[in-house]
Amino acid sequence: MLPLLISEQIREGDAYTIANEPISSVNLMERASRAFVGWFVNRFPDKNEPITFYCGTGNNGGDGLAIARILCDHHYNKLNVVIARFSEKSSDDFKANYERLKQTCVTIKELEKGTQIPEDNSRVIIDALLGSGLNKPLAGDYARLVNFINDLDKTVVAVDVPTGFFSDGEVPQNAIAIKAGLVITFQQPKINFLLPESAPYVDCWEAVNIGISEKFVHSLNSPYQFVEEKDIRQILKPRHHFSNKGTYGHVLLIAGQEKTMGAALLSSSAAAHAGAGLTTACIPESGLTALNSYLPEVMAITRRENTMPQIEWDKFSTIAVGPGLGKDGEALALLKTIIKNYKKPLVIDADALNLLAENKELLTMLPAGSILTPHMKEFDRLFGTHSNWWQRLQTSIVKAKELNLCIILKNDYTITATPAGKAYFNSTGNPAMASGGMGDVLTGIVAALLAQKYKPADACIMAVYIHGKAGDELALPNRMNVVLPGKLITQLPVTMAKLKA
Ligand SMILES: NC(=O)C1=CN([C@@H]2O[C@H](COP(=O)(O)OP(=O)(O)OC[C@H]3O[C@@H](n4cnc5c(N)ncnc54)[C@H](OP(=O)(O)O)[C@@H]3O)[C@@H](O)[C@H]2O)[C@H](O)CC1
Ligand SMILES: [K+]
Repeated sequence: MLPLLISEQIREGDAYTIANEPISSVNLMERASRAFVGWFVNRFPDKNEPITFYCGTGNNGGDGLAIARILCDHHYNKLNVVIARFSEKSSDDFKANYERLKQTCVTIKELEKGTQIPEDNSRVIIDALLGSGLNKPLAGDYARLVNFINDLDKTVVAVDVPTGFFSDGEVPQNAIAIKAGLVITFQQPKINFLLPESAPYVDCWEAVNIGISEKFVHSLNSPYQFVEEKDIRQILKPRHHFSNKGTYGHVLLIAGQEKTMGAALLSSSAAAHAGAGLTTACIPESGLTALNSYLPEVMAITRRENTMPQIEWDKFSTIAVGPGLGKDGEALALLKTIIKNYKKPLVIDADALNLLAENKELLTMLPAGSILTPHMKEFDRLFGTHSNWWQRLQTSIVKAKELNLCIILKNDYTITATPAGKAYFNSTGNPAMASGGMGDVLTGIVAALLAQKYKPADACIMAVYIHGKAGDELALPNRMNVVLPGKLITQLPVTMAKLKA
């Protein structure tokens, strides 16, 4: 896992690396700037393209000056630097890089407080005004310059963080900040890049390694973690010779109503494709023909009106409840019966989450290690309204701990909060997956992995990753606009096999 740090810890990581590698601070800046350039030259190979750098006088600005010099060494020949002298202070590494840049043929302009901003005819803009040192919203000259740059409507590449955008903590609504087409960020994505508030400011980001001490970063034991493919490869177990369907557990999905049988079919199919040894669906009687024809692999327990279905609780390794279940009195009675009789972790999704939201006392009665899979609206119904995602992130951590549950908060970079107080950000998935029924598929995968004896937190992290990865494998190479849930399900065995290879 890649630990994600808040800005204060990023500064500590810098200081530790400088003192213990050891490396001088200006050489760390040089390393960061070279890492930036390494990525930049691949994306912007045209050396005749006019590029303007807007640099502040702190270390973000120092990076900007170093990057301009290094690009000049690479024979980029239309480089202009504008230094925003809005503060009396300038950092030592800014000063050192200013002296170095003066030795090159890069044009340097100084922009004083309150003066007119010069015309800009560049094609590409590098934003190195402010980075992770931002400590208040932009105002005055900074705000004026940032609005000017945004109005130019050019391709903007931000160094480390778009100027004015807070790397962590609550992002003020309608904040004035650079709208970057690309952010080349140092060492780790900043936590707020992974939350929806970043959408207007960060079109895409790339994290480049600048050699901050990994030992130190891990010692901070950050609650925020970024899940990468290597982490999933480590957890995923191979299927062995001489194993049989009993080895891989029995999933029971309690889902569907007459008009929402699709949800039951999708979640059951996903469970079977994600490797559950046996899958049973508890569905309304009217859905039996659909189940038998669509999924001959899946067994059925049928539900009749006003009758509680007969369930042999001990037979099932895990139970998932909710997709298409409805929220009527019968659904509530069924949910209560499940909670009363079943003592292993449950997976709770969709309508079952809304029933929990309306009957909050049930939340504290769920078996330890149970998994909730809310999207934003379901999350707020359960835990109260939130005005931003940073708050939601904090609540997910607090509630997962307090209730001894895992919470999968669905979004781009879906967050899994665990009872151990961690929040894992997923790194797979794409907008082609934004389609009805995708959540039902995820529920089926989570249940299948629980049945295969993965610990609840691992089952969540893996399921979310595999779900997104299957979507990426379908959508990205084929440039698909939409990936339908049924298609994604058939990709699951392929994706899982690749991850085990
Ligand atoms: N490990 C790394 O990631 C490395 C990062 N590097 C680069 O360093 C910056 C962070 O540099 P820093 O000097 O700490 O901060 P900034 O350049 O972002 O800001 C400079 C000063 O600006 C002031 N400030 C903050 N907010 C505002 C504002 N809204 N308006 C005006 N001025 C503001 C603040 O100073 P004060 O004294 O006024 O509080 C900032 O200190 C990081 O982003 C990377 O680009 C290193 O190069 C290598 C390692
Ligand atoms: K910046």
